[in-house]
This record gives sequence, C-alpha cells and structure tokens, in this order.
Amino acid sequence: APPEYIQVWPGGSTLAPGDLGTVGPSLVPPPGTSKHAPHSIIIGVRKGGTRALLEMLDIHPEVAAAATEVHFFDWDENYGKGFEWYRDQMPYSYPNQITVEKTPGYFTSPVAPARIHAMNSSIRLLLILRDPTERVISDYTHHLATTQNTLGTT
Ligand SMILES: Nc1ncnc2c1ncn2[C@@H]1O[C@H](COP(=O)(O)OS(=O)(=O)O)[C@@H](OP(=O)(O)O)[C@H]1O
Repeated sequence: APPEYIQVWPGGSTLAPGDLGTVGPSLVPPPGTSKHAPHSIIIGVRKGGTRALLEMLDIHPEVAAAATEVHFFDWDENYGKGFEWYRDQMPYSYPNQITVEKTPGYFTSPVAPARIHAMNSSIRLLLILRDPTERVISDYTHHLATTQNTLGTT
C-alpha cells in the first residue's frame, strides 16, 4: 500500500529545501491515490491466521490493506456512522490496487452478512479454517491473556 501521507513543503516540493524559516511541511495523501470500500474482506475465522494472511496479501503491489480491524458490519456503533465513515477507514490506494480489510468478527456476527451483501453483493469474502481444537485453544489463551487482570484472583 502507498504511504498514508507524504510531506509536501510550501511550493509543492516533496523535498525539504535548505531554509524555509519557520514554515513546515503539510501532510497530504500520495498523488493519484484515493480511498475505496473493500473489494475483498477477510471475515475469519478468529485465530485462523487472519493477520498473517492480510500481511502476506499486503506484500503484493496491487493490494492495499487496512491497518486495523474496522468492525463496521458487526458493531452497531460503527455501522451507525455510515458508509462514508467506513470508506474513510480504508488506506489510500492507486487505481490498479484492490482494497482489503480483515475483521474476523464478521463471521460470527448475525447481522454482518446482510449488511455486507447490501454494500456489495458480489464482494469476495476470504475465510481461513483451522483445526477446531487448535483454534479454540488459541482463542481461549488469547482471552485469558487479555482478561486476567479483570477476572480477579479467586
Ligand atoms: N502462517 C501461519 N500458519 C499457521 N498458523 C499461523 C500462521 N500465522 C499465524 N498463525 C497463527 O494464527 C493465530 C492468530 O490468528 P489471527 O491472526 O487470525 O488472530 S486474530 O483473530 O486476528 O486475533 C496464532 O495462533 P496461536 O499461536 O496458536 O495463538 C498464530 O500463531
């Protein structure tokens, strides 16, 4: 994916001139890029290796991957922010790139399928499967590690 922003110095130069006094650069998106709704979404499964898949896809020059899990279709609070908000969470991309986001929570959300279908009925959904026992041990371990400070010691 292209960098999120580039520095542009007064006068339009992307290189810092020798002396511009106190005037600093502005941050602007890379020229020729824009934000798009995803062409493809990694919907899960949680602990299936979804982060690894997204990062491997992102190595490809024609892929632009969202940096974080957006939780647009499964969290009502985010869905209520609207489609423009969702698109704004996507990375800047060039016209030849496809945009990909991953939120494993979509796979277990009862409301996500209809919402995704309403946005784009022919979107490509990517799902990784994992041995169920290994997956649940990974999930449980992650849950313990992130909640142990709130469960108390008894
Ligand atoms: N290439 C590859 N092959 C097999 N397994 C892999 C791979 N990459 C990541 N992993 C394992 O996937 C687990 C993390 O999955 P996720 O990235 O989907 O986690 S999350 O749902 O986003 O929290 C996590 O599992 P556990 O180590 O068992 O917890 C990772 O080790």
